[in-house]
Amino acid sequence: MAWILDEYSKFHGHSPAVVTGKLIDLGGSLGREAATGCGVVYATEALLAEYWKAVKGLTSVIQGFGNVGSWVARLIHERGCKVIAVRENAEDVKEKFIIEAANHPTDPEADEILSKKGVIMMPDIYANAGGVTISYFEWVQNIQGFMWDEDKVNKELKRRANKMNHKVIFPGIIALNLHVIHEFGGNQDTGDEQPMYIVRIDRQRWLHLHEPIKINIGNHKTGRATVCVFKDPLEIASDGNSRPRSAMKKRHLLQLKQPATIIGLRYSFQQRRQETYDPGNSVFGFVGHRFCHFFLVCLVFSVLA
Ligand SMILES: NC(=O)C1=CN([C@@H]2O[C@H](COP(=O)(O)OP(=O)(O)OC[C@H]3O[C@@H](n4cnc5c(N)ncnc54)[C@H](O)[C@@H]3O)[C@@H](O)[C@H]2O)C=CC1
Ligand SMILES: O=C(O)CCC(=O)C(=O)O
Repeated sequence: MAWILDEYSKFHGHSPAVVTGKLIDLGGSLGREAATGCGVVYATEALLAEYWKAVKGLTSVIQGFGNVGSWVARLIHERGCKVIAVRENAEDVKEKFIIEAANHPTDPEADEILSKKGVIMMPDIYANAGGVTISYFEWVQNIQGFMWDEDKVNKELKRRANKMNHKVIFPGIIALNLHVIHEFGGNQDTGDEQPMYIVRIDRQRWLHLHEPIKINIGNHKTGRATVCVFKDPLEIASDGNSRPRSAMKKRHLLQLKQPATIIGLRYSFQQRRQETYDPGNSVFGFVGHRFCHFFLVCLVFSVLA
């Protein structure tokens, strides 16, 4: 980072805001070292709270003891969680919750195994956002030409994390454990596809997601767009219908009311489902892939903003 700053500044004059993750002396932010681990803990607490649980009294396994892992270990230990550090593979996992503190730590095969075990996964895009949040703070400080003290950084991080927690859609996170097929057909009825909001499934309902579910989503004006979330990605095909919208009508549609922001869904597509997925007609079409798992990152920034 120092090198990038140096090279850039040679041509444009001293420009600390051009890159983040810098040493403190070069305009880096205080609080960075602990920030990602802190964010992971805030995210974990938020997820557990949805299950009426707290970190205190639980047992945890942390895979990876570098910066993030060691901070998480320290912070959850302080909160009364017993940490047992072992390395596990997906077959061995007995835990109920997995928090993806690293970037994309769960490969598709492991995802499949964990999904079958009913493990609740919290996606990296949300769980480890503390790091990039501090980068945002660093940039803000650089352009203001004003350095925050560590207390201010930590308070801002906590405030932002809490703000995100309240906006997170846990159905989306639950959906990570399912194979997700989606269709955004808002324009069919309304001519209006964006912005999309997914509505929150009530607590009782999403604790029992052993059934395929469909979530009715919509933009805040019309509430007419739709998304299908199916446990089995081939299920739509079994209807003998290439249009998920029609297939949905045959199934129970959850009635959901409260709008929330999508921060990320992991999709698992299979080739034979492609005929039911029309990226051109999707608000998320730009990330339409054939065989891959991925997260939607686009709305995270609206959460952070
Ligand atoms: N440091 C940060 O602010 C952020 C880090 N991340 C991501 O979190 C992850 C960890 O980051 P850091 O803690 O900074 O890295 P680090 O390099 O300090 O620590 C990584 C640790 O994981 C261990 N490790 C690697 N592969 C492993 C495996 N298969 N099983 C168990 N342990 C393994 C390494 O030996 C090392 O101790 C990375 O994926 C990074 O991109 C994401 C957001 C921010
Ligand atoms: O420091 C940042 O801006 C982001 C850090 C991050 O996401 C990472 O290390 O993978």
